[in-house]
Amino acid sequence: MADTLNNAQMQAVQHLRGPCLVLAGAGSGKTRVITHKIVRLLQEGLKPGEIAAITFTNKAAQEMRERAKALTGPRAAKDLLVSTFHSLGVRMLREDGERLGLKPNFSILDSDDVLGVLRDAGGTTDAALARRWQWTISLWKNQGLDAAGAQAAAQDEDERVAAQVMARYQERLSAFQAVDFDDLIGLPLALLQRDDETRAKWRARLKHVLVDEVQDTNAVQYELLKALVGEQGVFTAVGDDDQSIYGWRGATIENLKRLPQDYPALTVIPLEQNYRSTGHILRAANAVIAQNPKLFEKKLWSEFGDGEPVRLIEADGEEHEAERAVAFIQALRSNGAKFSDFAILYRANHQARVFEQKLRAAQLPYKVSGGQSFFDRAEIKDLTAWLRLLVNNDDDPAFLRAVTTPKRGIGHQTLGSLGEFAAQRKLSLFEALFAPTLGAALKGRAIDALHEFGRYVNDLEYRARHAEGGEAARALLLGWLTDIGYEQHLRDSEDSEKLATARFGNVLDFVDWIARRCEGDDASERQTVLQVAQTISVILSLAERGEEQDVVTLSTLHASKGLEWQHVVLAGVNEGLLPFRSDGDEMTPERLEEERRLMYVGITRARRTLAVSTLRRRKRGRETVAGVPSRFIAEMKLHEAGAKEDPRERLKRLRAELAARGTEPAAASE
Ligand SMILES: Nc1ncnc2c1ncn2[C@@H]1O[C@H](COP(=O)(O)OP(=O)(O)OP(=O)(O)O)[C@@H](O)[C@H]1O
Ligand SMILES: [Mg+2]
Repeated sequence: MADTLNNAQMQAVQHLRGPCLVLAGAGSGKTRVITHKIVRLLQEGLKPGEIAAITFTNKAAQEMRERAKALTGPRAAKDLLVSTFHSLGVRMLREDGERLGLKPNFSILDSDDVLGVLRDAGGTTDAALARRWQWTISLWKNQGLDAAGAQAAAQDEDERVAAQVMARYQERLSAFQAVDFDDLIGLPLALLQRDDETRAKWRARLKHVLVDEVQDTNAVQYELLKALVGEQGVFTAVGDDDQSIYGWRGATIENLKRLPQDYPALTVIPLEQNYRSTGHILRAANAVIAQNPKLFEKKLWSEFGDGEPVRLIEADGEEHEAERAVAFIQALRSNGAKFSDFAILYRANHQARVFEQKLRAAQLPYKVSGGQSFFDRAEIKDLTAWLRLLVNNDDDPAFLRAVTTPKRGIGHQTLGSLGEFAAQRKLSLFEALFAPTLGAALKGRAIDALHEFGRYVNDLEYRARHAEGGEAARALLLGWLTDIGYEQHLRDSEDSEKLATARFGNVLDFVDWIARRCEGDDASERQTVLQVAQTISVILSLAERGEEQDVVTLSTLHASKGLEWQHVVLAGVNEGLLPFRSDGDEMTPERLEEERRLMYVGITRARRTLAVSTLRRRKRGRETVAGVPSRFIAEMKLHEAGAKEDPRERLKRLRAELAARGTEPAAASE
């Protein structure tokens, strides 16, 4: 039933002339309406270039283009404007930015570039201060304020300073012919508002605009949409106020309330049937979101039957939680599930790390979306290069990375000559180091430095072969970090003290992880550092499978929006983590509601199986503290929905029942 639509969906698809808003809960087929409507518009005779569909992420745009392609064929899909607000903005500015004095080849600054310009504009080296300015200026821009507007709106001295910095920042951007991410929305809007000709051109060109996830548009994006579609407004917006999760970045549900006011002709279409999740999952989701004040009344039901009860996992700590998640995946895998059927979702990026480590240890392929993989971090790659070199001296890429991080006076020229020398003799770089004829190819000083490095690697390898157990491993690894001056290297290469410290924290975590693996669960499982390094090398080669399709997804809740998986683990569902709260932070009702919507998004990603996992003990900084289950777990009302009991508890209960009745329990029916 790949192409079917229900009546309400059909109504939305066939509403071709006026403004249309589909307001409906998760999994009710809102995104499906957009894709089908694109096809419908093409059938109506619109040219692909006359249809713009706006999604929330590039990934979503990619997916929608794929889906549209499947429905229309590649030729029609090619010219469709399926993009995020930002990429649409780029397109408009490349075409018409000159009317604002922007050359077509303007450059787009990323977040790091912006920080650099801000430090310069504000005359400071304080990275944390620059970051605060960046944040403040971005929020201003997202409210549609320019530097003068910001100056007027500034509430206190800090903001007044930020507004002055903003003025200087903007001067620099125009001098550089550069824009930042927020400008990609703000400038096209300014263009449409100020320039009648450009406005007329775009309005004539775009015959229908479709917007997915409209609840997460910010004020400027909303204005851009309005400017594009004009007062009569032929557009289709779909969204769910219960999934608005970017309030912290300036998105506002107010837009949803304003739509009917700004467009009196707006047709609002609710969708009520959920096509994604089983009854248990849906009821849990509905029960949680029912705790939030309602903007719009929504019902959601599914035809799938109850399915499996939601599982509750209580873990002793982060490691245990990750082991349970791996076991969950392996158990369902043995029933035929694919890796890509699974997602592990969490509130904050740093929670991914333990899962990555356990998945790797179990050799399950995965990808991290919406954040960076622990093993892809530069500092971890530096260190694993060393380990790879210990395991296999002939690993040339590892050699090159290790010999240059940290810098040890061996420059590119030396390495270039060494490489040439090695290639001619069919030696690995490491072997070439010790070739007696190397002296003819390189200067004495360079050779001394190379030999010293080679000797150090040999010595480290010898020690790694003998360092067995956690204590010995930790001593060896920390000694090695000191020997090579790694902490100093991080401080030299990072201009903020805080970042350098955070990166060194990752390094220490990595050391800890290796040491624990050396320790094993009992004496018979103790391993040497070299043995563990060998497993790590194998695990690292698995990382290359990131491009493969059949992998487990690790994702933040934010990045999971709009997506779905057969089986989902919601991890770290604890007070402090979800709802998230950092020390000294006040939990306002608004923030709690946004966290609850995040929980709702998480639950509704699951199609068949949902496991909610909570920590009895959890790490907070360096401490371990007692874990308090999130209030959202109670709100799921799992007992009413029939939560899956712990198997041991269940066995106990079944035995007791059996003994009481003296009969076999009836087989559970669906
Ligand atoms: N009429 C239908 N018949 C069969 N399957 C459908 C129908 N409508 C939607 N689906 C399926 O239900 C799932 C959810 O649809 P979709 O992703 O469009 O929902 P959504 O409302 O956009 O969800 P979210 O709020 O999470 O973004 C998809 O797998 C989709 O293919
Ligand atoms: Mg969707």
